[in-house]
Amino acid sequence: MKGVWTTDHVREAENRLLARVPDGSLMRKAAFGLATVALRMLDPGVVGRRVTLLVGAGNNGGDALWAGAFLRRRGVAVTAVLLAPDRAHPEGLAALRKAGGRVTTEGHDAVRRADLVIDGIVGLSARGPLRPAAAELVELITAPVLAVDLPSGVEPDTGVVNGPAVTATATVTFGCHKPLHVLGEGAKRSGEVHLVDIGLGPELGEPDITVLEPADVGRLWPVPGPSDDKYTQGVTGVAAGSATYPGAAVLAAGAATLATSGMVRYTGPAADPIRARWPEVVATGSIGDTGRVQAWVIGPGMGTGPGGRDVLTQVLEAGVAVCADADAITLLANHKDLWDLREPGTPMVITPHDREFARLAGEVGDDRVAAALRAARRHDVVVLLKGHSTVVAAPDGRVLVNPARSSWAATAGSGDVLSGLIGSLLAAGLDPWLAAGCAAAAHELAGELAADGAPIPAGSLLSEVPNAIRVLRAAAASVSP
Ligand SMILES: NC(=O)C1=CN([C@@H]2O[C@H](COP(=O)(O)OP(=O)(O)OC[C@H]3O[C@@H](n4cnc5c(N)ncnc54)[C@H](O)[C@@H]3O)[C@@H](O)[C@H]2O)[C@@H](O)CC1
Ligand SMILES: Nc1ncnc2c1ncn2[C@@H]1O[C@H](COP(=O)(O)OP(=O)(O)O)[C@@H](O)[C@H]1O
Ligand SMILES: [K+]
Repeated sequence: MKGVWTTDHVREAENRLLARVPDGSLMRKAAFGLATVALRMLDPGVVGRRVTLLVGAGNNGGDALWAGAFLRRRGVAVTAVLLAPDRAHPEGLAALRKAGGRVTTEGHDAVRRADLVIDGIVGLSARGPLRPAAAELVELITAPVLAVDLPSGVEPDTGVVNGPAVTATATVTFGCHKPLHVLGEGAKRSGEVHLVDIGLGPELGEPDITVLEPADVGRLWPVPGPSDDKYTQGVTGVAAGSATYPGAAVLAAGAATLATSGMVRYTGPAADPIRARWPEVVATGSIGDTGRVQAWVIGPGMGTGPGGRDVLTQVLEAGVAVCADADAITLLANHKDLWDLREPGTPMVITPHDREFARLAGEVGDDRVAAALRAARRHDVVVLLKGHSTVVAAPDGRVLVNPARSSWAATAGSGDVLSGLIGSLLAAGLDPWLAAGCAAAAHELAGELAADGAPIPAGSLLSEVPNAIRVLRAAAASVSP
């Protein structure tokens, strides 16, 4: 698992570390790591190559200047462009000058001619988009960009971009990952993120955000043992679909069928198309005729009328784990009394997109992590907030983020697949926060495998679920002793 810490927590940890290490040593460690990645990006041949440093007012610029001094000593032609000449880091500036680096306040030519640009405009103290002078220079960049700590102009704790900002080829970050590296636009703008160890580890407490690695998901994925049968692995119930939207039920039940070896039951008006596509699903027309299940998936394509409300009532009263998606979320938003039917402590995951979230808990806003946590605490459920980066928040404060490599999964019906995956992992007994996180990771990977650079229907994503599970399990096997 990869940990991610907010800027407040990074600063607290840095202050504790700074109190017990020699002055300037952290910055030199950081800058050395930065220069190492820069040299790799310049390869082959570093002597005489042109590196332009964009240097802002704080320590982020200091890192860039010190890295420039290291690069200069390796024969790189380094030019520092000072965006705030009066406030440029004095020791860094002196070190660069001593190593023979050029310093200027007029950066247009240096940016245009660069083989590599190092963005040291702003780091952890960043607020808002790039100021006009920096934005004008950044606009001129054609070379690869290496960002110091983060691409300037991106909000560090949310990954939001509200104006001009750097798009980096790669980012070198120090001590730990920060939220923007895994959230939305920030993740995209960071490029490949390299982590440089500056000794911060012992000072960092529990991470604010967790990212599951493929091997984590592979290790957690349920595998039947010698004594298992179809019931012991957990039976998933799917209550979804309608005469208008039978496809949602077919996709959700299909995902539950492919995700684990446990049995899948279906109830609803789409029993015939379900039987035709998934003969192994036990399909009935009414929830009263459905046998016992360990978890329910409810909502996709179900409708928000009285019929849907009745089924949701019965599902909530059943006292088993629930994944509530789509119309079930709208019903929960419209009829607050439904929440009272749930036995406290019963595992429950809700999977809203932004509009469903807004009905339930107000607008999402810029801070998606805070929004998901707010709703999780208010309703005592695990909230999986959909989007390019999926955020999964638990009422106890745990947050997990699953960044996506592309947006091909943003297609009609792919959310139905996700809810089926979550339901089957809940039925298998996984902790609901991990169930949602593992399902999001498998879903994202299935989308990548299916798309391979072209648009896909949700059915293609669904077909790649077994391959995604194989890849994730192989990742786990490759790191197991
Ligand atoms: N504290 C430490 O021990 C270490 C800090 N390091 C570096 O220090 C950085 C943080 O440095 P600072 O706290 O000095 O601050 P920054 O360098 O992030 O920002 C400096 C100043 O830039 C201005 N600014 C804010 N938003 C801006 C915007 N959008 N456009 C232009 N200017 C803006 C503000 O006046 C801010 O105080 C980290 O990101 C990292 O690069 C590293 O050297 C590792 C060690
Ligand atoms: N920009 C995006 N990049 C990657 N994945 C996305 C993006 N937008 C949505 N998704 C994913 O696609 C799925 C869409 O679900 P949803 O909006 O419920 O659609 P539907 O109801 O049609 O199935 C979710 O799993 C979500 O996380
Ligand atoms: K930066």
